[in-house]
Amino acid sequence: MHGVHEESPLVEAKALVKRFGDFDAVRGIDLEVRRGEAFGFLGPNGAGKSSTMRMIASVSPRSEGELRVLGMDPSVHGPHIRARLGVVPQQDNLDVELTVRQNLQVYARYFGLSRATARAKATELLDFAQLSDRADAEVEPLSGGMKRRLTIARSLVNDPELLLLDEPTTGLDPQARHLLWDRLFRLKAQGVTLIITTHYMDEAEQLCDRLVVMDGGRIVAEGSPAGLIARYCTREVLELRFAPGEPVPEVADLADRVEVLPDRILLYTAEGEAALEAAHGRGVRPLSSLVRRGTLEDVFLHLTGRTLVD
Ligand SMILES: Nc1ncnc2c1ncn2[C@@H]1O[C@H](COP(=O)(O)OP(=O)(O)OP(=O)(O)O)[C@@H](O)[C@H]1O
Repeated sequence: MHGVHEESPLVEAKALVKRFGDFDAVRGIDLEVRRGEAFGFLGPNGAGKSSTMRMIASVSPRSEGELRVLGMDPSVHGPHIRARLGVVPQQDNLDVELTVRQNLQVYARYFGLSRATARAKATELLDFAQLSDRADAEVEPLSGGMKRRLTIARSLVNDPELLLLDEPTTGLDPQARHLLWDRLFRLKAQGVTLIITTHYMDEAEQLCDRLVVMDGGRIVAEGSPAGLIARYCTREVLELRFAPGEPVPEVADLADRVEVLPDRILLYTAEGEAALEAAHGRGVRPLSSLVRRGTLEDVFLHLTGRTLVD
């Protein structure tokens, strides 16, 4: 029968390809998502994250390779899989004709819940989304963060064991993002497996137990946020900012590795302060300087030579 063992991965892909015409958006990726984890796809626009998510969501057929979701083949058991998933698309697609509560209730009815059960479910999800006091409000005037929380609440009407979130916090202000992350932590604590695409390295670091870094349709690295940073980055990073167009000073010998960006130089070193003193000692005068720890942004830069967000 279709179904999953406790230990078998919730999602398993081998040499998975998505092709549009003669363009390969996803170029043969392997991955496993385990039950209960928060798994991330980190990469810039066009990396192939959404294309992969849509195949996992069983709404877009794979072009080549193997894919199993909840132990089933989406090309055979698409409806079964979709019934057990929650999907939060990149763009909110709430019904603006309906109130907040109705958006949940009507959706619950689509999933076959009785009128009374749908009403109880909506009440529970309003509480989860911290929108109980807005239950009878129109959707349109809600803030971006509230709309996102409502979209997430709506994706939960069928009690999915796997929730797919495509760039859940793009466009939200920091406070709204933190509120939303908090809701996602709560879902994870309840045992829901999360798959998240993002081009925000801090989101990936905060939320994901494991992630793959994607670029140009390929997976270029895989691991935990801390593991990836330890593998591809030094303990500290010294950032020296310069006016664009200013000649690059000679600092390459002061660090293990140096990246030159249009407005700054990044020195990868175990001892940022020492490198800064040495730079000052030889007359380097940046507009400003900063010693910080390594991040997934540094990992991405190291792997691809580019920044995640331009
Ligand atoms: N339906 C389609 N037809 C043709 N090309 C497509 C289609 N969907 C996506 N692509 C292309 O495939 C590549 C990967 O797109 P995808 O949306 O998967 O990337 P992404 O990493 O999710 O980025 P984004 O954050 O922009 O969604 C892009 O170059 C995109 O233009």
